[in-house]
Amino acid sequence: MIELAGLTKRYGGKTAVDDLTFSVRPGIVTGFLGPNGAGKSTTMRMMLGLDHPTSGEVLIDGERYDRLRDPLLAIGALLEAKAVHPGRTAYNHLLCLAQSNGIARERIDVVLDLVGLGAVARKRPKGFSLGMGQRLGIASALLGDPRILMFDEPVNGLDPEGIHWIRNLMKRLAADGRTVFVSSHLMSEMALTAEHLVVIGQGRLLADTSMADFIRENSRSFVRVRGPEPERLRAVLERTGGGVTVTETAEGALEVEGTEAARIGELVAGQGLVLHELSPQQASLEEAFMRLTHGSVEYEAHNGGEGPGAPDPPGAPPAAGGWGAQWDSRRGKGE
Ligand SMILES: Nc1ncnc2c1ncn2[C@@H]1O[C@H](COP(=O)(O)OP(=O)(O)OP(=O)(O)O)[C@@H](O)[C@H]1O
Repeated sequence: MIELAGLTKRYGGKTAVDDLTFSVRPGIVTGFLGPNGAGKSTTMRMMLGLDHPTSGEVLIDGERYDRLRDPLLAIGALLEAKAVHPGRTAYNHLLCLAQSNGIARERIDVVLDLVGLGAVARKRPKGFSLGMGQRLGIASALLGDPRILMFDEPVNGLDPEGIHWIRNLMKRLAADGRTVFVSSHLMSEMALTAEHLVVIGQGRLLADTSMADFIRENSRSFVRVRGPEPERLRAVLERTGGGVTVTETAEGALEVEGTEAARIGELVAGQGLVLHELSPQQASLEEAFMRLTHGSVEYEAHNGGEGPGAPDPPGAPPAAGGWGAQWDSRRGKGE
């Protein structure tokens, strides 16, 4: 379990993280979302003791990070691909980590096999593909067999096979009872992986809810109806009243809000009308996310100089940050 209480970080006059209070529970994958510059990286850095809060605190299974006796045994993190010494083999990279953190040597082969790098254990990571580098980063995170795992943009730049593998790995880790916290700009991927969501904007908590509720609460759901007699169809639907609204699309279909598909089917059948389509529509996570972050007055109001307040398109790479290097130096392996 990760617990944040009133977590705040200011850089001079800029509040990057603003009074965040939420918990990341074990047993499920929790997604961490926010537009560029929302404060996700800063929050994750503070969770790992790489940055000090201005106020508030983060507890890792009840302890502050700097009070953990063996941090890698409590929490593992994938922060940036290839944050490894270029001259060491994959095996030796993990060996250094294991030795400096009191982790049994036997774990190295276990994690290398787990991430599918057993065959290249004696190779230097500088020749690794992005996907292999990512797998080595995950092997490092898993080395101490921690109960808490944190992944920042884990699928960035990976091919579909790699994405599929990481998605299933995160789900397996959660099913195993671990706490899994993951940030990603890829909404479609997040929708497939996370069960719970924490969304921030301008450093503030915007949502802490299940994936299903988040989409339901931040999107418009309606039933798409089409038939050969649109005028009669529309008249029948509008007569029902009770808050039902009908909107015609440019293609001549009707979008009906305020009632269920089954009820529409019954009404229409009662009038002897033919239907060519009757399909409930639910917005995607991406649409719900755009709606919530666009609708955030805080976000718009504090977005001076960076355009009209629209978050970068989903799929945009994260801004380059220097925190892979900080993580590395924390582990005593400066680049
Ligand atoms: N060391 C720093 N000094 C000054 N400002 C900083 C520093 N680190 C982050 N910030 C600012 O704090 C805000 C939050 O940045 P952060 O990198 O945490 O956002 P993010 O949500 O991770 O963004 P992205 O999705 O682009 O990675 C930004 O406005 C950023 O410019």
